[in-house]
Amino acid sequence: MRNPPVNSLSLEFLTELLISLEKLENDKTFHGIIITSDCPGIFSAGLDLTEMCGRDPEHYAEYWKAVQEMWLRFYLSNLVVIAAINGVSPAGGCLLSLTCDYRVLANNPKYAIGLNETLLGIVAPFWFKDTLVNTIGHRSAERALQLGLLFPPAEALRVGVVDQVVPEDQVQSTARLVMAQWLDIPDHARQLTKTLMRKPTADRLLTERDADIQNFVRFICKDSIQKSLHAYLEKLKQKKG
Ligand SMILES: CCCCCCCC/C=C/CC(=O)SCCNC(=O)CCNC(=O)[C@H](O)C(C)(C)COP(=O)(O)OP(=O)(O)OC[C@H]1O[C@@H](n2cnc3c(N)ncnc32)[C@H](O)[C@@H]1OP(=O)(O)O
Repeated sequence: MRNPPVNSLSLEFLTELLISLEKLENDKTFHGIIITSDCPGIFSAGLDLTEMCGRDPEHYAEYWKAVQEMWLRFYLSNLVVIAAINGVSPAGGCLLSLTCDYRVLANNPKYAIGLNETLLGIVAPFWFKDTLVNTIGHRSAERALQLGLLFPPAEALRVGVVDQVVPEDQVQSTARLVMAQWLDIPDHARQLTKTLMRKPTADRLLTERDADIQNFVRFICKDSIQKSLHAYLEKLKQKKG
């Protein structure tokens, strides 16, 4: 991923990600992809806050549809998808990595990962929640979501948000080793098993997709939510100076 400075998931960047995924899926010489970041120290800062602040309802609906699409397409991809997480990964950045089949995180105490939505005064929707529950179990997900926990590497491994923590200079090579192991499995059997495990979760969003967009638009248009998001963005900007 290369969307400096922080790989935020803007509408444009989400669209590029989806086009890239589609190209790779349509090229039958590819069987797996490794998602990693070109922004030093940042895997992805999550959803782009400027797409959710001070815009009109039509824009929010279009943006949310793209976020849903990103989740559905990566979560259900027939390719083996591995996250080589070489930086901090809050909220939507964590969600993207949770769509992958395996997560390798660099062992750097700054590289926290988690769904921290409540800290911004917003609520992770049910499909973010379902993805986390499927990964770390109900009790750990409940605690992590309510408290907006961002786990440093050792904690992330202990709770199961990531599958492996390795020295920073070994993230890419480890991801490639893991990829080789996954590609050793007969592809049709692995793909069908992935679908078996994930389709019920994806189906829930597919059947409630429009309602989910309407909920998001209603929620994000609230004055109180806009104020929280503006304040959070301001805090990020003031941090610099
Ligand atoms: C009923 C249904 C309800 C549904 C509700 C909605 C649910 C939506 C869920 C949201 C999920 C999300 O993903 S929200 C985004 C969460 N992300 C974060 O909290 C991360 C915020 N960013 C940071 O903490 C830091 O920027 C960083 C640790 C990622 C990097 O720190 P660093 O010091 O290296 O960089 P800066 O902080 O100076 O940032 C540089 C530059 O980027 C801008 N920025 C940062 N993050 C975002 C972002 N997520 N979106 C847009 N822009 C971002 C930051 O403001 C700086 O901008 P300027 O250079 O202009 O100052």
